[in-house]
Parts: sequence; structure tokens; C-alpha cells
Amino acid sequence: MFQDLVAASAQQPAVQDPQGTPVSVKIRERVQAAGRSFHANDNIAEFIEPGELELLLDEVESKMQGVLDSMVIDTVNDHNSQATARRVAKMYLKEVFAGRYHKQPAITEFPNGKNLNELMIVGPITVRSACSHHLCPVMGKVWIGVMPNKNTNVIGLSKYARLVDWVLGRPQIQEEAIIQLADLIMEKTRPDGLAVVMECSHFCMSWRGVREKDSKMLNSVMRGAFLKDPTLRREFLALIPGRKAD
Ligand SMILES: Nc1nc2c(ncn2[C@@H]2O[C@H](COP(=O)(O)OP(=O)(O)OP(=O)(O)O)[C@@H](O)[C@H]2O)c(=O)[nH]1
Repeated sequence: MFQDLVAASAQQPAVQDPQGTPVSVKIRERVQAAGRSFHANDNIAEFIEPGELELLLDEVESKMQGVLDSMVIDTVNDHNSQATARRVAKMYLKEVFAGRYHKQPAITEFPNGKNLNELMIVGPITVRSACSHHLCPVMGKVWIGVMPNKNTNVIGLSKYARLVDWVLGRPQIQEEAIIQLADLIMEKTRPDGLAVVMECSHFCMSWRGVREKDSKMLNSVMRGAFLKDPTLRREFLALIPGRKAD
């Protein structure tokens, strides 16, 4: 059995460059040299050079194999676990946490040629994320309300969903996720007001831990006109299907 484990480790891909520096170290050094943070919910795509994401995938696979070994899971003889380390690495880097490693999606912006100044709401947009604490899934919905002015950029409707996916596709906590999302939409559209309401189920509270299966976290961010004008805020909240004003 020990020989099996040694053989399995020997099959692991090389995760260092010829100088022996793991690619994660090189990326981290670039982030630090730029004076930036690399928290779980930060995007670090600009510090990853072409080809390095594949090397990072190999490195995460190798570390994940170590986790499985330490959990005493037989990844040699158990046909279900043989490729698990690679699958998990791929899932983290290319799927569920792609919002950390991939650049912001391209957003086409159009000028507000018709001087639109009426409330616009989009939602529910699906939230798929994971908490930074346990990396357990966080699933939910978000609604976005925009009060444009003549300087507001109009962005395609689908782009709101793409931005949500990008920001939530990182280990997050809901309070920070909604602020990152609001800041990004403010930057892209420059509206008179922005309202965001998010409602999520946290699997760290249902699947494990306290095992509260029906409780959800609901939070909101109001900016500009939505903060100053209670009537506009009420209108937005009343228009969200299934949610009441006040
Ligand atoms: N505020 C906030 N808390 C979250 C979020 N997602 C998960 N959590 C909570 O983060 C906490 C992590 O707390 P710890 O006490 O360090 O972890 P733990 O000992 O495993 O806690 P239990 O979940 O109570 O078993 C838990 O209470 C989670 O329910 C979130 O988006 N926002």
C-alpha cells in the first residue's frame, strides 16, 4: 500500500519551474510587489502570465492529492477517487472560483442617447458562490435596480448577470460580495442611484455546522438616489417579485 502511495505521488505533475519556484509563489510575489492584496475574494488575473494557469492547475492538483492522502483515501485502488485531485483543482480554478483567476468579462457600454431616467430592475440573477470560511456553496439570487441619468452608460442586460458571476465566482462572504458588486456596477454605469438586494442560502449553515436548513441571509446596498429618496427605495422593493416594501 505504501508503494502504491509512493507510485501515486510519483505520477504527480511537476509544479515548479526549472529553478524550483512553484508558480503560486511567483504569482504571489508579483501581487505583493504591486502592493495589492490576494484575499480569497480578490481577483488576481492581471498577475497571472500566459500559460501559468495550467501550471497552477498542476500545483493545486498535487496539493489536493496530498489532502486526499492525508484523509486516508485510497486514490490508487478506489476507481471513484482516482482523478479526484485533478477534478477538484479544475473545479476551483476554472469553474467555481474562476472569478479570482480570470479577467473581468468584456462589458459593452452604450451612451444614454435617449436620456433615460426611469427605474430599471433586473433579477433575479442566480448567485453561485462559496463562503471563504469553509468553502461551502452559497446559492441564491440578486436583484439590481438602476436609476440612470443622462451621463449613465447603458450596459447590455446580460452583462449584469456576467458581472454577478465574476464577483461571486470567488470564495466570498455575502456582506463583502454585495459591496464589490455594487462598486463595480457604479463604476460601469455611473447612475444617479443603485440598489442591490441579495438573498442566499449558506451550505455551511445547512449541510454542516448548525444545520439550519431553511434560513437565508438577505442584505442590501443602496447608493445615491435610493439612499436619499424613500419613495424610490420603496418602489424598487415593491417591484421585486416575492419581496414586500418596508
Ligand atoms: N457574516 C457571514 N458569515 C458567514 C458567511 N458565510 C458563512 N458564514 C459563517 O461564518 C462562520 C465561520 O465561523 P467559525 O466559528 O470560525 O467556524 P465554525 O466553528 O466552523 O462555526 P459553525 O458554523 O458555527 O460550526 C459560521 O458562523 C458561518 O455560518 C457570510 O457570508 N457572512
